[in-house]
Amino acid sequence: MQRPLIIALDFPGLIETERFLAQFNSEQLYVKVGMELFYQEGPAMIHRLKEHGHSIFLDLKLHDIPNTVKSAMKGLARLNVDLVNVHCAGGSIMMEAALEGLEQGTAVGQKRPTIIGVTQLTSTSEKTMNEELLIERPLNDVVVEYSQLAKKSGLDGVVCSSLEVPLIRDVLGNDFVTVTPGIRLSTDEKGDQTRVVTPGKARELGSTGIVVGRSITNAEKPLEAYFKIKNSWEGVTV
Ligand SMILES: O=c1ccn([C@@H]2O[C@H](COP(=O)(O)O)[C@@H](O)[C@H]2O)c(=O)[nH]1
Repeated sequence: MQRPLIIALDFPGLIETERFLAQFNSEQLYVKVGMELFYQEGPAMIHRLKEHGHSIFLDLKLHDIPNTVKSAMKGLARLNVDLVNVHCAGGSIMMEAALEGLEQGTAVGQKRPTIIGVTQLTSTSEKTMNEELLIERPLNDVVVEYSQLAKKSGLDGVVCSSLEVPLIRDVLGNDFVTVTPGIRLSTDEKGDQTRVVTPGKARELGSTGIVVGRSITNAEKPLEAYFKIKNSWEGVTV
């Protein structure tokens, strides 16, 4: 995976999405389609984005019984996206089933999508995790242990905050993929995110890829915001 900046296309539908993408002219992007957009526009949205040559992270965070996740992944594999995910909280049997489904659904000669597991959402604080999810351990330990479980289950990597990347890399090495949302410029509102990092810091900490939504999509000048974040992520000084 080439260290991408992934734009979260958190829009209510096709019209808003295409209006946003039109600003980028023919720039080849790495985009993320999550629940908001996929639940409205479905596979047709994916086909459309692929026609434009964009790479796609289909962020549906599957979390269900192993048999259901396996079948769902088999179907998602047919969409020929680049990256998919599940919740690590589903456990190792569910993660193994997800991988099996993905492998079975991938057509001969086609590359299997990369599959990663969500450790703890970047909106979750240690306090919420301890007091509401009743996971009575330090958040860093939970993220590292879920990452180890994901690796043992055959997954290619995890979703986490950049803050946890050095700990994960220490234990699982640099090839294990870490995709990190919760990215904000120092002047941006955090919103609902709690474990937040700037794009430049995410690079220093060793994230494989960053996911950026509102800092670009809600910016007054989205194209300018995109290139500012991209330069900072890539360590380009302008
Ligand atoms: O732990 C997670 C997992 C996924 N996300 C998704 O990333 C984007 C972030 O959007 P921002 O506007 O940059 O906050 C969003 O689509 C989430 O669903 C995450 O934030 N944290």
